[in-house]
Amino acid sequence: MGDQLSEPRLVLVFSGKRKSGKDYVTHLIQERLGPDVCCILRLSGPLKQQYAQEHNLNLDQLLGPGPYKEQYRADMICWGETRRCQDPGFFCRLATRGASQPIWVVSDARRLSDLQWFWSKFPQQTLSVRVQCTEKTREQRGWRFTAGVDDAESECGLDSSVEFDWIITNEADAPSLDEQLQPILTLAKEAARSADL
Ligand SMILES: Nc1ncnc2c1ncn2[C@@H]1O[C@H](COP(=O)(O)OP(=O)(O)OP(=O)(O)O)[C@@H](O)[C@H]1O
Ligand SMILES: C[C@@](O)(CCOP(=O)(O)O)CC(=O)O
Repeated sequence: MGDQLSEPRLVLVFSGKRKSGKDYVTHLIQERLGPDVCCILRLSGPLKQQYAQEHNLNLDQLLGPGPYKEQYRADMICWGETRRCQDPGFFCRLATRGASQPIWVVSDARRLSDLQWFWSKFPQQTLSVRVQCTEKTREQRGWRFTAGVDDAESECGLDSSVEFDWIITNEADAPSLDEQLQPILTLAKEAARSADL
């Protein structure tokens, strides 16, 4: 019963490289739509929760944007992959459990299997969004290339296999995020209205 899903009206599945701004952009969407209408679901949430518990780590820091989580990233990836190999939908099911808002924003798809899970469960509602920016901008936000992480599936699994429904360029010299997000916000507001009918 715990895995039972309530049907969302729209599922926006975000992906992007480290420090591209997935959390920043998805928070902006939630701010524009409001938390009653829109929830942010992080596939890495249940992963980090379990990993922090088993390794006696600070969960808030693992969930935050700072450098703490980077010390553990390579090991967390391996740890999560063991689970995903047995059951590719494992973290998707946990992350969506109990979500009741009409609009779901999944902030961190990393593998084709993540997207395939949402496409198969919510074929009418799921749309994919890529957040991108230059390596220079990512570096300014704290990114440094790490072998075994930045060249692995966790970062590259969606590089070329998907035609995204939208691509958001999160750069200072790109059109403003509000402007770029406008079609997504319009669709989300329509979907939320239809949930009220
Ligand atoms: N448009 C922006 N304006 C100002 N700061 C930004 C912008 N986009 C991202 N940032 C900042 O850059 C940092 C990285 O962004 P964020 O955490 O959203 O990236 P991410 O893609 O979720 O990274 P990770 O995969 O490492 O979790 C954060 O400190 C965030 O506040
Ligand atoms: C371990 C992992 O979930 C960390 C994700 O952290 P973040 O979304 O970059 O904060 C990445 C992965 O699942 O491959």
